[in-house]
Amino acid sequence: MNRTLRIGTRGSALALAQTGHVADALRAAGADVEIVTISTPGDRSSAPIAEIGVGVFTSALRDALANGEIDVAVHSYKDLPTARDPRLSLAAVPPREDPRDALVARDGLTLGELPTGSTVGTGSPRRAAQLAALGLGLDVVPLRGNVDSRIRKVAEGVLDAVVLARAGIARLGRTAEITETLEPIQMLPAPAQGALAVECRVDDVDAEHLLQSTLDDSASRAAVTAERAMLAELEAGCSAPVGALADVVEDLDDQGAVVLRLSLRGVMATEDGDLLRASATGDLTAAEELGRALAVELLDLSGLAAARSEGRS
Ligand SMILES: NCc1[nH]cc(CCC(=O)O)c1CC(=O)O
Repeated sequence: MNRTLRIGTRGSALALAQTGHVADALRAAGADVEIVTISTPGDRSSAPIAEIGVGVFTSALRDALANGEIDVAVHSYKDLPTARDPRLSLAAVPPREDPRDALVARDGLTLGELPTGSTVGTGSPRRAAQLAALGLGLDVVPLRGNVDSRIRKVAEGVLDAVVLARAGIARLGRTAEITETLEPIQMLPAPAQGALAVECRVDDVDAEHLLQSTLDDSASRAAVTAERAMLAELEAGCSAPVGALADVVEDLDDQGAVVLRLSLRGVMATEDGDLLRASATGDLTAAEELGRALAVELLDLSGLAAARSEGRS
């Protein structure tokens, strides 16, 4: 392709790092690329995400792409609304980073070592619900801002700990500051956490082909497809108290041959703050169906939970 691809990104350190990786991979494949920074309302406001709405980080980038100001948009996948944008095509899901959440705590402490009453900062209802459910007596306090400013709250002694996506910390080269990587059994990540979404215009077939062939990882795409289908079926946004994680696992078919399957775990907090959990395994080629089926199971459980809590009151 003998044109320069303009790659749009938010201006945060994290977004620039993510886009830099994508640009490097495209250059290595011989493409001519240029990075264009786009400011979004999400970067200019410090209000809780629940107030400013899903898509605050991504819609300005999507508009710039649809308008032809840029040719490629790189997003943190988990920040995208679940509804697809008919103007755009999801050309690539690059190999996913470690999807887990991470704790950055004072004095090298792990979650279990934090004394009762310790303050843990997070602006995510999903993380807050799962932290509360551990029953450790932690004091979960609202927190927003970029990765650097959130970690600084611990360094400055304002908070005892913060919980962040490990991928974000890793992309900024700061994994040495992580005091514990949280196991999915206690903290399921946001659907698509650690994955990038690389979009182009739906009619830009040259860009789509280049991005797909250079960057796309089919296992990462299958996993996030299942997680996001679960989220969409629950009609929950990126800040909803919903966690999901799909892994590609080896299984045996009827003949005893090894086949790859998708194993999906999900968690959802009820209004009472109880956690509902479910898991299921399905075909790699039926990721959406797997995600939707698990959502239906969680919704059934939430109906049961609601009936039980009415019975109590
Ligand atoms: N909500 C903001 C956001 N969007 C993507 C990441 C981290 C990188 C990723 O998950 O891909 C973060 C920071 C965080 O949740 O700690």
